[in-house]
Amino acid sequence: MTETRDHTVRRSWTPDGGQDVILPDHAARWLYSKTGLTEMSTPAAPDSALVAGESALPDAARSAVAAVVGPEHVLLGREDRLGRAGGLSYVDLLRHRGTGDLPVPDAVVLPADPEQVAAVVAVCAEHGVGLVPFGGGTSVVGGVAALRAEHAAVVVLDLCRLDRLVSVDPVSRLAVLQAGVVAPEAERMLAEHGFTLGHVPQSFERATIGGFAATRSSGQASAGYGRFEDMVEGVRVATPRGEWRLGVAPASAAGPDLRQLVVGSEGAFGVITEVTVRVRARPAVHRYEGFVLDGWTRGAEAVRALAQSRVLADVTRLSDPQETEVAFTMSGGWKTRLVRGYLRARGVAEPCLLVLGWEGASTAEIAARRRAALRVLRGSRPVSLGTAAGEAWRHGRFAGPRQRDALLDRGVCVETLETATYWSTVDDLRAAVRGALADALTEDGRRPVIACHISHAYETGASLYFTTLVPRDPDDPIGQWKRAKAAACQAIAGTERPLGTITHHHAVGVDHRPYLPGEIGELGVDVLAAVKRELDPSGVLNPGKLTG
Ligand SMILES: Cc1cc2nc3c(=O)[nH]c(=O)nc-3n(C[C@H](O)[C@H](O)[C@H](O)COP(=O)(O)OP(=O)(O)OC[C@H]3O[C@@H](n4cnc5c(N)ncnc54)[C@H](O)[C@@H]3O)c2cc1C
Repeated sequence: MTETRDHTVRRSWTPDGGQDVILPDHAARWLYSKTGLTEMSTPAAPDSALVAGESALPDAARSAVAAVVGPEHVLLGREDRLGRAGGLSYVDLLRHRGTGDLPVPDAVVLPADPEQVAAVVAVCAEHGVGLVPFGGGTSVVGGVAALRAEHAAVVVLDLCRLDRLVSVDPVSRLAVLQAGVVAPEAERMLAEHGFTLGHVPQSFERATIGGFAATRSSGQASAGYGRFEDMVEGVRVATPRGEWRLGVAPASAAGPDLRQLVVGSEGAFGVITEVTVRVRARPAVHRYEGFVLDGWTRGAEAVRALAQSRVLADVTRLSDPQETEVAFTMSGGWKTRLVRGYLRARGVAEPCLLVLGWEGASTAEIAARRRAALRVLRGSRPVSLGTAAGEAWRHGRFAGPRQRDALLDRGVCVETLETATYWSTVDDLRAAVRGALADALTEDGRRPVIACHISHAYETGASLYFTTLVPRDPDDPIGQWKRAKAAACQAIAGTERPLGTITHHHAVGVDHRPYLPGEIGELGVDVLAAVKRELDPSGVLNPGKLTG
């Protein structure tokens, strides 16, 4: 059993804390020319610069929690508390590098099982201590910020010891996983039974089953395996009102599906301790392939055609010209030069990379699905880059976040945001967000690179995921991004008729709360607040998130 996970290093993404990814010189030169970035080094402040303050956890609450989990599982040390302070957004990383204020929890509590979680929740409710459920801590929307709100103290409930595969039902293809299981471990344990979850978000290496459920996460193969909420068959939740178990059959007409009230509840309604998930047979064969389409509009129409003809590949991912340029630049080398020359010769003016990945039981099955997709694609005149391009994407699928560390060291502001909308609005939404980010970030000689992709497509619409790179404002680095993010959110959701959702898979957290009423209405917010009052009358669960 894992006693603790390494949360001591939150200045970087790289799971082992190593700084093994460097920004290639050719990529740095490209950034200088595109963005006005100048050569500079912006190392993290020394560890001693981070302030943790004294723990304000009252003695009576500490003793009561220690009686449940054992005193050795109530961590009050500076490193342990700093290690669970906040998530992994750009602003969180800046805070951990010594910029701005970092809310630090008063203690970290490590329960061993669902019963201990329930008992800790009860103690916190009784003593009025805020409690932040913490899975992998990969939230990029402030979901794990240690906010006290009106409480005297706040503790982080790190679920890393809930790391078991509880049971497998091979007949129904169900598995019960404890909430703290990290995605690679879930896949490893399920593989021993011949199964997979198929949930591969870019945060795969660190994020947990409970975190996926709590945020309605969506993985890179969502077209094939579904979003995480599609995989959830049942949940076990510890609330201040007692334990809540949901899920007895694959479908039910017994009122609204309350499992979906828990999925996406971001720790504000209860602590998810176990999730019953639908699993699938592990694929024996996979084929990942790259194509290039000329121009964003043609590319998006091609993905729509695939979705509406119901022949999406399991992974279907379209990069816009800017993101394709970033991808080509980052890979560099003679092969990329050859590809660029080949595309020019084929008359492709604005290359948009399309990655299609199929996973299945046999080569024949994949070949049949691939043929059906290519029939639909034909009208969009795709240029095939073959399996080498697809495999290159597959192998580098987790590299992007690692490069964030190197970019931060070089003085780059690098952050992502995401949304989704219906097909008829996809182009308008992309233009509006690009425009808002460009307006907010073009100043004092700084110019942003704004890249976008579709990675989750539906019959009726798609998600849009934006990555922004811009030289950091040395005088106000946090304000620089906050203003840009606010401008983008305003463009997405600030009008009477929102262009799209404020979040397709990153969740609400702290950052998206102001935009929630615009999306679900004041009545919707009241409904969520009423549920919260019912389940968490003293408001100790994840203060400041989702419902406030
Ligand atoms: C580099 C990077 C890439 C990312 N890529 C993706 C992506 O491709 N797709 C995607 O969907 N997301 C992505 N994310 C966002 C993030 O990884 C997801 O939101 C993920 O689901 C969070 O899981 P976690 O275990 O880290 O949860 P945490 O960050 O620990 O928590 C997230 C929220 O869930 C709550 N929570 C956690 N566990 C529980 C529990 N057991 N019970 C109740 N509440 C709980 C927390 O309080 C918090 O509000 C990415 C993040 C980063 C940093």
